[in-house]
Amino acid sequence: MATNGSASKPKGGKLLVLPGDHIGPEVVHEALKILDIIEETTGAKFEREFDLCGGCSLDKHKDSVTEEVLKKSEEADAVFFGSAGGPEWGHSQPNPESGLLRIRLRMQIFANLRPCNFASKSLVHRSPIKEEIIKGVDFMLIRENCGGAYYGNKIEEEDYACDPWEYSRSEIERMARVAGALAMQHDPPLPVWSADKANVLASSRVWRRIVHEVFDKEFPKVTLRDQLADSLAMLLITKPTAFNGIIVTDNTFGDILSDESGGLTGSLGLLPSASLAGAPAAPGTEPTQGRNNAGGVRGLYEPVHGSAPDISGKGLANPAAQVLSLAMMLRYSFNMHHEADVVEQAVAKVLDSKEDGGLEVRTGDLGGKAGSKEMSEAIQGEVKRLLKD
Ligand SMILES: NC(=O)c1ccc[n+]([C@@H]2O[C@H](COP(=O)([O-])OP(=O)(O)OC[C@H]3O[C@@H](n4cnc5c(N)ncnc54)[C@H](O)[C@@H]3O)[C@@H](O)[C@H]2O)c1
Ligand SMILES: CC(C)[C@H](C(=O)O)[C@@H](O)C(=O)O
Ligand SMILES: [Mg+2]
Repeated sequence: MATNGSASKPKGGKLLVLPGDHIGPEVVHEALKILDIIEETTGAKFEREFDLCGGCSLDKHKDSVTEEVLKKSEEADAVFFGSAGGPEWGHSQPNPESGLLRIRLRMQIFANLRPCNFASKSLVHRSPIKEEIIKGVDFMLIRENCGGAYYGNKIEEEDYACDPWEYSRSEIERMARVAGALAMQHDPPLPVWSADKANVLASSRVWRRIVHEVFDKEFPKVTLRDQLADSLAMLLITKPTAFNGIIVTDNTFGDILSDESGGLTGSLGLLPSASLAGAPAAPGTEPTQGRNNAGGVRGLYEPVHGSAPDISGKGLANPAAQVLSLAMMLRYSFNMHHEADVVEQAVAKVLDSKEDGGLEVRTGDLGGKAGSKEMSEAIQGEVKRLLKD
């Protein structure tokens, strides 16, 4: 049986599954079939508990997440999340999305890793950006996930509202350390861009100063550059490959820039994310912060996209972002690097199947005619084949 680094300890661990609303349960259901295959093939065992967060929790418990679920999130090795929200619940508080924000805070999963690259070579043609500009784009956006304008003591009155945009030294230092540690996992180290609005926001000026302090002291070999977040939004469209490396930024800018990444690749249906309680450990090493009982980092894994109410219930959702989030979970929370690579290769293989002389199996967001189940089955087939090799 494969191991987590020690000969006697089997792989796997404790998983809390929160499918959420609309397409959330649809794509989570498909992604978990891949976990079944991994269990069958490798002997890993994932204890899965299902619960509610989002609109579904509001309907049953009149709250977007219960204290019991928050506790389970803290105790799990990883949380596998679908998506929360939908027009039927509106925005009066607590709205469905507040459940996710509360889980992120309670789990202290402060570093939200949102990679932007092409899951397959053939998708480059589908980007709205010209091929010669977008080809080869490959960056990891790290969004601060537990602070800034999304949290703090909000004031919401009939004619006045305030979202304090605050950052403290410790919140900034831990983000800089995740960016630095990830950069150092490459040889030569990846370049890092820190995106802020230091020309306007006080919180950005503190952010910029402290990020530099950490890099100067702890990561002197990493090239760190500052980039104003507004011009970064423009440059990601005109010169996206100039940012190949790591972009570290705060909660608000990271939220917006990561949806922009979905635009670069042509569909939000392809972008996964990992929200972690510490820097991911390099293969064969242990995490120094946020370690779970499985020897990886405690984390929550979810697609960048939302609940897509416009297509829910029709079997049309692209399952790839959820499946690729599963791959990130295997890698970061369970040290299953090989299996994570296999899942990513399987998605690429399916997306490229037409170019490789096979049938096209792509969902509508990618210009294809396949449903979620069909695309998921094709990915499952590839995972089985690759795990046998
Ligand atoms: N992590 C989360 O739970 C999360 C993230 C973002 C938005 N939301 C919530 O989701 C709801 C809908 O938000 P929105 O419409 O702004 O964004 P969205 O990401 O749900 O949808 C934007 C567009 O992308 C399409 N799309 C998204 N995922 C897709 C997939 N897997 N396959 C094919 N097409 C896909 C949708 O059909 C829609 O046209 C809102 O309530 C929002 O707050 C939740
Ligand atoms: C649904 C919402 C709370 C969430 C966020 O703003 O973080 C979403 O937009 C995301 O990008 O994960
Ligand atoms: Mg978002």
